Amino acid sequence: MPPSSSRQFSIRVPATSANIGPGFDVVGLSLSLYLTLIVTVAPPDEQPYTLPTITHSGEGADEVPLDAYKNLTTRVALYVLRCHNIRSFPSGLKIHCNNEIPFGRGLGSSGAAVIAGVLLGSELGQLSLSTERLLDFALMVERHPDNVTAALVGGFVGSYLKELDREATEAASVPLSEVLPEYPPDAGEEWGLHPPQPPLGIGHYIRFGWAEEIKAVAIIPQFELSTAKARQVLPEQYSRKDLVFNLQRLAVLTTALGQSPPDPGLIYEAMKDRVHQPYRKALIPGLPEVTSSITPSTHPGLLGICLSGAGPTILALATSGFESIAEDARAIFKEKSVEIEWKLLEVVGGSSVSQA
Ligand SMILES: Nc1ncnc2c1ncn2[C@@H]1O[C@H](COP(=O)(O)OP(=O)(O)O)[C@@H](O)[C@H]1O
Ligand SMILES: N[C@@H](CCOP(=O)(O)O)C(=O)O
Repeated sequence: MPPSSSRQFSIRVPATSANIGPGFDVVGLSLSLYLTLIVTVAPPDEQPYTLPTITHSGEGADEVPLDAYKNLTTRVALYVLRCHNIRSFPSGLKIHCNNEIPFGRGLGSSGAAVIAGVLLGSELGQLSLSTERLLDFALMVERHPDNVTAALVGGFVGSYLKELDREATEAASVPLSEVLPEYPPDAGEEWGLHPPQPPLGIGHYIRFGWAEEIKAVAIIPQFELSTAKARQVLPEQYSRKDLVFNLQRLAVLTTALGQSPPDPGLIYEAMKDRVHQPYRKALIPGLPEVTSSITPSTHPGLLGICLSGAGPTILALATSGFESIAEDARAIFKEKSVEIEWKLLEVVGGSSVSQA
C-alpha cells in the first residue's frame, strides 16, 4: 500500500579543507561546519504535480538559487535520478537547506553541496547507492576528489582517480553542462533519456590516522574566491624539484598528523607547498606573510599552517594557542586591508542521512 503521509529525512554534510599544504587535489579533512538538508516528500497520490520548493538559511542565503533546476544540490540530485530512469523530482518535494559553510572561501562549500545532492538523489529514488557509487556520481561533477571524498567519508582522507580506459575517460570527461543541464526540458521533449553515466569505481581513497588533540583554526578572509578562478592561475607543468619537494612532505604528513603527541618540527615543514600556494598568493593578499610569520617557535601549540583548499581561508593546525594564532593572523591581514573571521573546528566524521 502506498504511504498516505509525507516522508521526512535529513542529510548532513561537513565542510572540508583540501590540500593541507603539499597534497594538492589529493588530501582532504572534514571539519565541524555543516550543510544540513531537511527534506519532506509528499505522499505519491498528491495532485497535481508541483515543482520542489527550496528554502535556504545561513551562509549563502542571499546568493543561492532557489530554483531546483539552477541550485547545485538539486541539479546533482536530478542527475542521479535521471541516471536511474527517474526523470523528475517527486511532486510536492520540500527542501530546507541550513548552511554553515561559507561560499567561495576554500572550505568545500561546493563539495558539500555536491555530496548533499548525490545523497538526496539516492534517497529520493530509494536507490541505496554504495559509498563507492555515490563518489562516482560526485566525481562527475566536482572533478578533483579531495573535498568530495572527505565530505562523504569523513576524517583525514587521501584519494586518487583511477586511470580509466579510453571509453570510460570519455564518459567521465563530458562537459558539466551535459551532466547538469540548467533548464527543464521543453514540453514534449524527451529530456533525461541518456544522461552521461559515471564509469564504475572512479575514485579510490584511504583514511589516515588523526591525533585527537589536533584542532583546526580556520582563518577566513571576508571575501570570496571561486575555486575555478584559483585553479586558472596554476601552471600546466612543474619542475622535478618542486614535485619532489611536495611528494617528500606529503609522504611524511599523512603519518605525522596521526601520531600522538604530534611533532611540530616535522609537521610545520611537511605542510609547505610549491604546487599551488605560490601561484595563488597574487589572489590572496597576506597569504605568504601569514604562513611564514606564524610558526611553532613564535606560536607554541602551532603544528603547521597552509592555504585551505583554493583559499582564501588559511588553515592552522594546532594543539593550543588557538586565539593567539588567529589574532596575529588577523593583524597581518589587516595590514593588507583584509578583514577576517576565525573559527576553531574539530575533525569530524562524514556525511549522514537520518529518517525522521
Ligand atoms: N549549499 C549550497 N547550495 C547550492 N550551491 C552551493 C552551495 N554551496 C556552494 N554552492 C555553490 O558553489 C559555489 C562555491 O564553490 P567554490 O567556488 O568551489 O568554493 P568553495 O567550495 O571553496 O566554497 C557557490 O558560489 C555556489 O554557487
Ligand atoms: N584541490 C582543490 C581544492 C579546492 O577546494 P575548495 O574548498 O576551495 O573548493 C584546489 O586546490 O583547487
